[in-house]
Amino acid sequence: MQNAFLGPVIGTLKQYHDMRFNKGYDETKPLSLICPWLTKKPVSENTLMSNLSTTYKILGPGMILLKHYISLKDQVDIVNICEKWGVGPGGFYIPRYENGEQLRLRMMCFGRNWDPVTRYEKHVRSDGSEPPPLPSELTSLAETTIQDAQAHLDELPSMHPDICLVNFYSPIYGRLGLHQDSDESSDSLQRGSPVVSISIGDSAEFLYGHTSDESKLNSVYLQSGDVLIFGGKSRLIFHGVNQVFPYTSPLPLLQQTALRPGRLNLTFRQV
Ligand SMILES: O=C(O)CCC(=O)C(=O)O
Ligand SMILES: [Fe+2]
Repeated sequence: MQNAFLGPVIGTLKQYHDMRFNKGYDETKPLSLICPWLTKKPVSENTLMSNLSTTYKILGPGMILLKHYISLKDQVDIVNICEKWGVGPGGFYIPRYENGEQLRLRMMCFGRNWDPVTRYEKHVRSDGSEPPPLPSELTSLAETTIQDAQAHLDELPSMHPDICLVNFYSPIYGRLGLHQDSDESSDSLQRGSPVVSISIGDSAEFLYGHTSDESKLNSVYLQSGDVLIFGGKSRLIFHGVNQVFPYTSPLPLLQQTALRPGRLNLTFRQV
């Protein structure tokens, strides 16, 4: 089943990522999203504007997948915003669960602080840093996305995000176990205020369902530029990232950003 999703391993992408082996591997900013061994290449405006056509699929009540929704230009801007804030105070770190085990991703928050142990309780992280403000470009993008989704799914409630969680998964190792996003206020959860999830970079297999029984879950393939929204009756679905597929990022995105191998995911919520 898992291999059904494995896209073709495109030689150019592999070559692009494997360049580090020729250049030497100096990791001075290990949590940066950018490959220190790559230089950005200009990509023509035409390429950045030539988007795949957007389609949508309703996955359940209050749950919709907008395929190829985020333009390449916006994907580039998002990578640059996350990199700008991600390498400073309040930027990317590897969070731990209560039992001390590390999550298999790096994370940062915009707007408010959330972590797997203190949830939304602490505004300041244990390293003393505070999350950077939620950039208005990101807020507008999330709100517009919901409006567009509401045109197909009228039971989808509105949402004005006050937090954006950013995860970065390395290919092969990166994953996120099955969970519910249930730390937001009871008011937000009861309203079914949607979670808006944007995927950028490598593709992933996302599992979801109304049960924690892994054998009964559905799975969907999330690609760079896809947006998954779950609100209304699907707000409390169990979900997780089963695997990230290497060499599946769009090449112009890599050339324009020097994004390292892996998958960036942004989830917007209203606490
Ligand atoms: O990476 C994803 O697609 C999901 C992220 C997620 O579920 C979360 O951050 O709560
Ligand atoms: Fe989640």
